Amino acid sequence: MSLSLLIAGALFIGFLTYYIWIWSFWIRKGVKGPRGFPFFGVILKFHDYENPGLLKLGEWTKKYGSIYGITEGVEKTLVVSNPEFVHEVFVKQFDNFYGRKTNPIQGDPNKNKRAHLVLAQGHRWKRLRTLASPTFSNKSLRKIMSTVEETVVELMRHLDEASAKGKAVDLLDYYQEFTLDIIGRIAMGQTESLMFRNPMLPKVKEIFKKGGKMPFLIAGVFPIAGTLMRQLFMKFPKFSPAFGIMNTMEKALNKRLEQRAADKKAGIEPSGEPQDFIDLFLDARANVDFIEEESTLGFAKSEVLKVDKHLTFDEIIGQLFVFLLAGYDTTALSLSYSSYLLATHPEIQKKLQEEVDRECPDPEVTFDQISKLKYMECVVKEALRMYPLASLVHNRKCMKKTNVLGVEIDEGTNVQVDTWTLHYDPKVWGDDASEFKPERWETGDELFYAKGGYLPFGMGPRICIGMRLAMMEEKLLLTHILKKYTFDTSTETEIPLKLVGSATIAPRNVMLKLTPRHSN
Ligand code: HEM
Repeated sequence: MSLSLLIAGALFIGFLTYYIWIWSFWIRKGVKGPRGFPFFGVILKFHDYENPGLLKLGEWTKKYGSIYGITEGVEKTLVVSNPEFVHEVFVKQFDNFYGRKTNPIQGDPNKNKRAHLVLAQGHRWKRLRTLASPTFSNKSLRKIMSTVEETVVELMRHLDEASAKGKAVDLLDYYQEFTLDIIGRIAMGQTESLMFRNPMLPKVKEIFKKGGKMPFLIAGVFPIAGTLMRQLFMKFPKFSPAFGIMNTMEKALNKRLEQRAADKKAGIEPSGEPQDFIDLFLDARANVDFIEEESTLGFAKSEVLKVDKHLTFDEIIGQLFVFLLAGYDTTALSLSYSSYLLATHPEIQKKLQEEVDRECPDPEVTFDQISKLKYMECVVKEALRMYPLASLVHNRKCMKKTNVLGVEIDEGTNVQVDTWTLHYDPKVWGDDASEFKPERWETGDELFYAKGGYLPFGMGPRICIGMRLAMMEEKLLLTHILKKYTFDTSTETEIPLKLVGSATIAPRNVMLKLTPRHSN
């Protein structure tokens, strides 16, 4: 036998052993759970668009209990649906769980120059979060409100046209146009509405649809292939919708820099007020292209006392990209679920319309008025309990070996919450957990739910940064719609909704009729 054959044989055996070692991780630990197949574990289940894997977790929870182990390609994950456990990981032991589960195609969180808030960890995350937080403060939201209002008016024009035909429309389509338009205007320097003619929409949709997940699947099983694909997509962004969008962001950023340079040359003073997120981030621009030392520092609370307030050029691109993705799909889905639940619960819709009529009697709706819509807040919260659409990101990576409520967790292991089970757990919510009951939020028991039992926006220091913006968009749009129309089901409405998806859980469609209200 030649030497090269021997080497090839040894490499092959090493390769097999590595994958079987990972796949058998939980078997060796004596932790039960579905095993799937060597190499893959159960990863294929998470890429079945028609039968979302995140819902599959619930079936496994019924079989294996509130803590069990799975492998997904080379990742080892503990799936949990016990509220105390979730609270311990997301809040109390944040210092041990400050990273998220990542995929090699996203690059190394410590080395990727375009690391964004969702991907970054440790010091880099802290810096990015500190810089981005003021953007979502109440003061900033008040400023953004007029742009959101303009976008609402534009969407209402389209909805009026659609409702005049008297037919059911797929509201999901309308809400996606709406949320993309808002994020384009407040974050990317888009100066006018691009509703129903936005060239970005097909690209963004593709990321959340079936095709967009294939590179993630391959990279999840073979990390080296992920790194290679990443390099390829960076060179040829047109082959990947995500990298294509990043390329668009880079162009927008360069355009703004050119405009700033031209203004300076012409002696035009900057207005002082950032026009959008691009301006805001450029004002905090670092004079280096990578802040190297962060990746090697520890992340205990005591070590993060001083946070640098700068962003590199590539990091700005990363942030714009993630705001676009995180802000568009989630908010449109949340609006869709709320509308569907209102249409199928007319008595709740009537109560909400009464609140809207009482608190917002004028054609124009103000920031202070929407803050008073308490019942609407209950409706949206309850819809998000029943449809925790972003549960894929309800995970943390263990960064330092630790013990959580008696369970030993090794560094590198992920903890994924089975949120769909948790949000319907009768022990947390009572025997009426499967009912749409916004009133449950009126009782002041929220603190109890907050202790690990309710996490549509996540929990702890990494809770969704755009939560209040999303709430504002939703409340403003629903107010305008409900002042004028009533959501009604039609023969085309899928009841119950058929749920699909992989990155987020989406209804296949939300076909509803908008019936004009007689009182208006
Ligand atoms: C209803 C709408 C939304 C839902 C349900 C949602 C849900 C989530 C969830 C579950 C997380 C993970 C939190 C965790 O790990 O604890 C998250 C993180 C994040 N969201 Fe949202 N989100 C929404 C809207 C938005 C909007 C409008 C934006 C921005 C424009 C946004 C930007 C982000 C970012 C940047 C993160 C990462 C935060 C970090 O790691 O520090 N989200 N979101």
